[in-house]
Amino acid sequence: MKIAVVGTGYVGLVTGTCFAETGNKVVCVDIDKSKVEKLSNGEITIYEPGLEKLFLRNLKEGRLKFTTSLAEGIEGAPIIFLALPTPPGEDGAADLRYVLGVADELGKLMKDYKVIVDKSTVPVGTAQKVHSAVAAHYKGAFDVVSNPEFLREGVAVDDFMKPDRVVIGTGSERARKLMGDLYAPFVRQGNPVIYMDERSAELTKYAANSFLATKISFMNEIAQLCEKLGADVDMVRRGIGSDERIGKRFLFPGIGYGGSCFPKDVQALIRSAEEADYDFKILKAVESVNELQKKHLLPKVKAYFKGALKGKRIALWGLAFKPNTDDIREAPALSLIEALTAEGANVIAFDPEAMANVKKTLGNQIAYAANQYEALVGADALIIATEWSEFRTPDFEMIGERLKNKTIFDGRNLFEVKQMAALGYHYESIGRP
Ligand SMILES: NC(=O)c1ccc[n+]([C@@H]2O[C@H](COP(=O)([O-])OP(=O)(O)OC[C@H]3O[C@@H](n4cnc5c(N)ncnc54)[C@H](O)[C@@H]3O)[C@@H](O)[C@H]2O)c1
Ligand SMILES: O=c1ccn([C@@H]2O[C@H](COP(=O)(O)OP(=O)(O)O[C@H]3O[C@H](CO)[C@@H](O)[C@H](O)[C@H]3O)[C@@H](O)[C@H]2O)c(=O)[nH]1
Repeated sequence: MKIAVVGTGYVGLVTGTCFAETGNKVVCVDIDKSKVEKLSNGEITIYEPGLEKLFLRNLKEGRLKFTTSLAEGIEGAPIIFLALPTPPGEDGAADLRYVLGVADELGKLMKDYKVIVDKSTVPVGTAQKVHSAVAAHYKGAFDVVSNPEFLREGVAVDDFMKPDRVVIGTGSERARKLMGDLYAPFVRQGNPVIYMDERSAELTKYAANSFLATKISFMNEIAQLCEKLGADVDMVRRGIGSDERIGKRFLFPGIGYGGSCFPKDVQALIRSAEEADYDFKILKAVESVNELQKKHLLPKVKAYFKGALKGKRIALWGLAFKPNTDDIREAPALSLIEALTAEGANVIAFDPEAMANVKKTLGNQIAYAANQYEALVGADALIIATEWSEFRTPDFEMIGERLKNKTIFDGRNLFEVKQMAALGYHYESIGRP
């Protein structure tokens, strides 16, 4: 089957590549000319483990194409995925201008039946808005389906290929059949396709992200309490996570959640609730706990240096909002950098993949090291902001030789407290004695 994917960012590229991998002919459309040129020439535009190999194979074998022309992309494609940005508008609500703008264009271009699929994260009622935008120009039959995406950056290919579930929101039998056929290769492992109405599918996506963000903020508050009461959050985490009703995952405290999804989606659901005259109290707390958590290491660092950070050289390991990605959207490391530089500290950072993206936004406000150990030379302390696997088992002797003081502030609880004490480090982490 030929399918079109409109928007070739993170989700669009993974979606297009994975559908090509299962034998479909995929045309990806993007308004960004340079991105389309790069991708057409075999240059991948995001860092995502495992994606490049699939991308290059499908490009070479002619199942994956890129264009700036929406008309060319949708020609002969019965299914059109919209993987467009839905950033927060000024009031925090999802900005639908990209989705509805393309819907308007589609209405003008369509000549036959198509299924238009919202893969972007969009508020309840968007499928209906997309339908109206298309129907304003196109009078033939078509369907709009809500098919939210649950992939995580860093493991996106696996998440797409072996999804826990696929949610398809539609009231149309014709669309349901087409979507079911398209997803059949991905759900053979027994993971379900859950069919529902469009509005429930749209809300499912926000509910999933908001629930996960709630878990994280809850654990971050437990970690705060651990610090005050002399308990160890690692023990508490293991103690509660073994209860299947709670589950082991997403209970890791740290320096707050970041990324392109949780912050914006929590905010958008609060806003949607307000529009429906409902005050979503829990989510407001989740958001404010996260804001505080992003700055949680700063008072520890300041207290250690007796309030005087001016002129201190601080090494920072990790800039991406999580490991295995070069994405720095809403990365907690950026909040830390802002706070540290505002106090007059000099930051020298290293990240295995995200430095180029940070250079584009922060330029020479901070310094960049060629590797994790170079960042430490002459530094007064090391701060760890992202749990890249190469940071988990470092050479502590090399760290000790390079740092001016054997001092580590760990925002991701990578090391054992006792081991660090035995190695002679001043070591502070999150929620542990
Ligand atoms: N990033 C994730 O991990 C993830 C996971 C699940 C869902 N989502 C949701 O998916 C959507 C897309 O997210 P993303 O991270 O891929 O966004 P992105 O910003 O990485 O990519 C969006 C792409 O759309 C293109 N675009 C903008 N206007 C266009 C137009 N008129 N025509 C064609 N292309 C256009 C942009 O040039 C860009 O390449 C969002 O709603 C997001 O919330 C993201
Ligand atoms: O126990 C945990 C787990 C995660 N995080 C943080 O939470 C953020 C988000 O992590 P993760 O969910 O792994 O990354 P994303 O790629 O943003 O994926 C989320 O957002 C996507 C976009 O909507 C969804 O598709 C995914 O299902 C959802 O997990 C990161 O800053 C993590 O450091 C924690 O602090 N503690």
